[in-house]
Amino acid sequence: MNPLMAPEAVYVGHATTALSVNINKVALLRNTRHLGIPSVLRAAEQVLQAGAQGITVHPRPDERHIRGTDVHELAAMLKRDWPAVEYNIEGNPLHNLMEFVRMVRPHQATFVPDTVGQFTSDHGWVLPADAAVLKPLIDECHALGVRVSLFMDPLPEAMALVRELGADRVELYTETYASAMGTPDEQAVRAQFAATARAALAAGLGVNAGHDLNRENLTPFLREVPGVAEVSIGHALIADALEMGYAQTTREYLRCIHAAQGPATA
Ligand SMILES: CC(=O)[C@@H](O)[C@H](O)COP(=O)(O)O
Ligand SMILES: NCC(=O)COP(=O)(O)O
Repeated sequence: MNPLMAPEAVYVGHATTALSVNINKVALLRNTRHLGIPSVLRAAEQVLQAGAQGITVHPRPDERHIRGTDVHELAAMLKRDWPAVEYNIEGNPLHNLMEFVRMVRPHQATFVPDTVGQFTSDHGWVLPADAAVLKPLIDECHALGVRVSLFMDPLPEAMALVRELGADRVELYTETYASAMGTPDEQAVRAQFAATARAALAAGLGVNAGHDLNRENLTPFLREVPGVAEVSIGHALIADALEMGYAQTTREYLRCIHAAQGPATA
């Protein structure tokens, strides 16, 4: 069986939170010349060799960073050399995401309600308003053997609606948490994410998280927010890798994840 077609079956689960590295920003730098460097395939290989458990891409319709060719080349490389690694493709299923899902059949498709040309993702789906358009696309992903995660704001009351739609996971949009770090709101915002994760788990959903997570905010987030199966991290991780290299940076983020399981230090 094509391992990319069996979402939960071949995914090597981890007792701890899995790190999926988003390599958009490697492609962004590559696209400023016609030389093919830095290589997104080489970036993926190096973070995986250092212990990352997944690769995330968010191919935007304008191809400002990840291009369609990258999506397919990564799929071929992961299938050939890293069959147990999770491939997560993010995007708007009403724009270009479904064409990739149909051809590549990644382990996971993360539906994100971005507009075409959007600067970066900045909000989750609105339920029940978006339910009617999402339902057939979720069903199609399932028929293709692809797990579906919905990008959502931290709203506990929305989690049961996500489950009713048939999605498998939510990805909690963490920018509001990242920007609250170090402010008087930090604890309350983190508590809101924890309450949302508890509601998601109670509804039978898996919980992912991402956007602006970094080495400072990751450990306190995972310490307090229960049951996070996966974090997808790109911008800060690739920025760190410019200074420390892919391997050391990946190990640092894995250390932040593991630190969340140990006792808190002052
Ligand atoms: C859904 C999400 O939060 C990320 O995929 C983020 O939007 C990355 O996209 P950019 O790298 O284009 O900012
Ligand atoms: N799903 C979030 C993601 O893939 C990376 O977001 P960011 O770390 O680039 O903000």
